[in-house]
Amino acid sequence: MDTAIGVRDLVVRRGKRTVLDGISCAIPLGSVTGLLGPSGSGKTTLMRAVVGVQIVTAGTVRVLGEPAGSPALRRRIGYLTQAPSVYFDLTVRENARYFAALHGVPAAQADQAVADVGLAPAAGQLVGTLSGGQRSRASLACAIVGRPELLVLDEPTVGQDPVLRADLWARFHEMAANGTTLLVSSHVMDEAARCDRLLLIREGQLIADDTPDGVRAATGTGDLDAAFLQLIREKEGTVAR
Ligand SMILES: Nc1ncnc2c1ncn2[C@@H]1O[C@H](COP(=O)(O)OP(=O)(O)OP(=O)(O)O)[C@@H](O)[C@H]1O
Repeated sequence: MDTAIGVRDLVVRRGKRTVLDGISCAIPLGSVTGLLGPSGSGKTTLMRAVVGVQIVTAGTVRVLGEPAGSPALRRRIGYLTQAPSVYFDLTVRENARYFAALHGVPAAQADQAVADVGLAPAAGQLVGTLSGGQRSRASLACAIVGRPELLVLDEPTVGQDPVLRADLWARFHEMAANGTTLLVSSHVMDEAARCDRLLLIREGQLIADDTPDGVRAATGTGDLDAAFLQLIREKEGTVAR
């Protein structure tokens, strides 16, 4: 397996809490990997460590063959944070074109990114006047505009309707088919089923690292919701196997 992200024995403390407690995993190149877990389990913190903006207490994170946070990685990674990181006083198109200019790519690529997230009809609208879900997609357009090798997306489909969510997931798989590696966090189990691989994190520890089929088979259930519940209970020691 060619590895895009290699995490070994990662420990992160934030404030007085150990937020990641010895995580090790390897994410294959060109895959869509879902990062799932309850609120506060450490998903965003793990993504921050991958992107290189998180101080780590122990362990290593290597991304595309470099230590996470290396300046050489900046243009190779796209990161969508939960809070939209776009200029509210610019239109969608202007935002995307601004980020395109930063990446040194043509304006046409910016317009394509806007279309890819389903915002072509609102391209001329100020971001400040968009709905929350539209703003999040404007932010996504800016994250993908440079066609990075690795996309780290923190809950990219929150606030989107089912049709848009399906469209976005189709786009993610198209990008993966073209060689992009995607790490996508979500709370939604039907999205977990769309991933090539799943990482399930709970209280800073990895409790599953497998394909959706592998997770189902390991827990003897056909339903990922039930599978995750079972894994969590096993971890808590409330289910005898
Ligand atoms: N700046 C901070 N200082 C101290 N603790 C923090 C800080 N940021 C996050 N935490 C704590 O770290 C833990 C993990 O947070 P994180 O944002 O990684 O979780 P998450 O799984 O992404 O949650 P959600 O699904 O709600 O976004 C939480 O307990 C949170 O309270």
